[in-house]
Amino acid sequence: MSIDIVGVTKQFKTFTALDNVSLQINSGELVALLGPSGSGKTTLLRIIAGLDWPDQGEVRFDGEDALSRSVRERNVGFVFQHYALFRHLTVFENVAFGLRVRRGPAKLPEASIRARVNELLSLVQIDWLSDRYPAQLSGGQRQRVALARALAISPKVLLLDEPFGALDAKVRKELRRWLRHLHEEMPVTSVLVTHDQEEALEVSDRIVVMGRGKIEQVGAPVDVYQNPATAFVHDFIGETVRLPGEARGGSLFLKGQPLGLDAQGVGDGPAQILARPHEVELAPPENAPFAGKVLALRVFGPNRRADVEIASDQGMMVVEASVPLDRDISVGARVGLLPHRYRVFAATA
Ligand SMILES: Nc1ncnc2c1ncn2[C@@H]1O[C@H](COP(=O)(O)OP(=O)(O)OP(=O)(O)O)[C@@H](O)[C@H]1O
Repeated sequence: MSIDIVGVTKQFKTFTALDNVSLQINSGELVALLGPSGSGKTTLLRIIAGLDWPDQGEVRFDGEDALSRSVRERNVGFVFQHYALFRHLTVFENVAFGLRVRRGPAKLPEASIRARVNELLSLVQIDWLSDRYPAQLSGGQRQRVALARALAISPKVLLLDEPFGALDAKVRKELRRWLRHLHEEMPVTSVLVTHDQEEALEVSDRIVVMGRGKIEQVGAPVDVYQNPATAFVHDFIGETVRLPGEARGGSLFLKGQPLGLDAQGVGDGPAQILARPHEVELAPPENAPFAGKVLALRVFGPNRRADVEIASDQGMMVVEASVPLDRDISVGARVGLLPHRYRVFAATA
């Protein structure tokens, strides 16, 4: 089932939560809506689900209007951060619930319900817990039950709102790998809301980065990480080092001096030169566009990080650079900074 969102706008009184948002989600795709708190992710998910309606715009499932259909008619499965399971029902009965409440011709015979539930429980790897009650499960196991329950009705669309948000980092990591694997086995069109960029990068086919009710960028995880379309996306999707400069005629300058760095496609004026810490190397000060004093050094995973104070047009600023462990360098040393990869945006972007 493909999902088309066309020009969707949603206001809460005078506040615009979604501002003319358009997005196409392909059938069988797993898309992550990624953005800071309040950027409109959940509002968009609720509109896709049929729990809320836009003031303007269209939502189409397989090309057909979905806004005139109720939640039930849309055939969507949900998993939320705290999607309460039925406490008085076993794991098996929780998963069977959506099938048991069906009436009329859609109702399956008991043997088919049992077969379907058993199949799902083994898919989410909790078949050995089928007789337990929710209170006897860990948080991660509960979310697996919630997912099996959402999948039981064979949804055309699966909507996940921070499904692993309440779990600890290790379980989160394990579950998102497993979600990816599950999606490969059962490719239902899925939309995952998260504010965790690592989760979005690892799990999804495409990432939709949202900021203040608008879509900033849509792309494959590697594209969004390596070629962020805006300074906002650069900042949000990974660690960002900011370097000072001004664009003029496609080149960059600092205090009127050429930096030897390119600013193609960026209008003249104050610029933001953005890089990832690992893209900024230490170099001899006389050969580097930026030079300054090392203020601090600290261990950072398999490397070290140096805080280097450099001059900008607005006074001094501190830049973080990655330093190999075997590099002989000490606090107070004068070093050069050479960004071997960087992206340039107008300062107001
Ligand atoms: N029912 C409502 N009434 C008024 N304002 C609302 C309502 N629902 C959401 N908003 C506002 O709309 C904006 C977008 O909210 P939304 O929940 O979509 O953000 P989000 O990106 O999912 O954030 P989070 O990651 O914190 O869940 C927020 O500023 C929120 O306060």
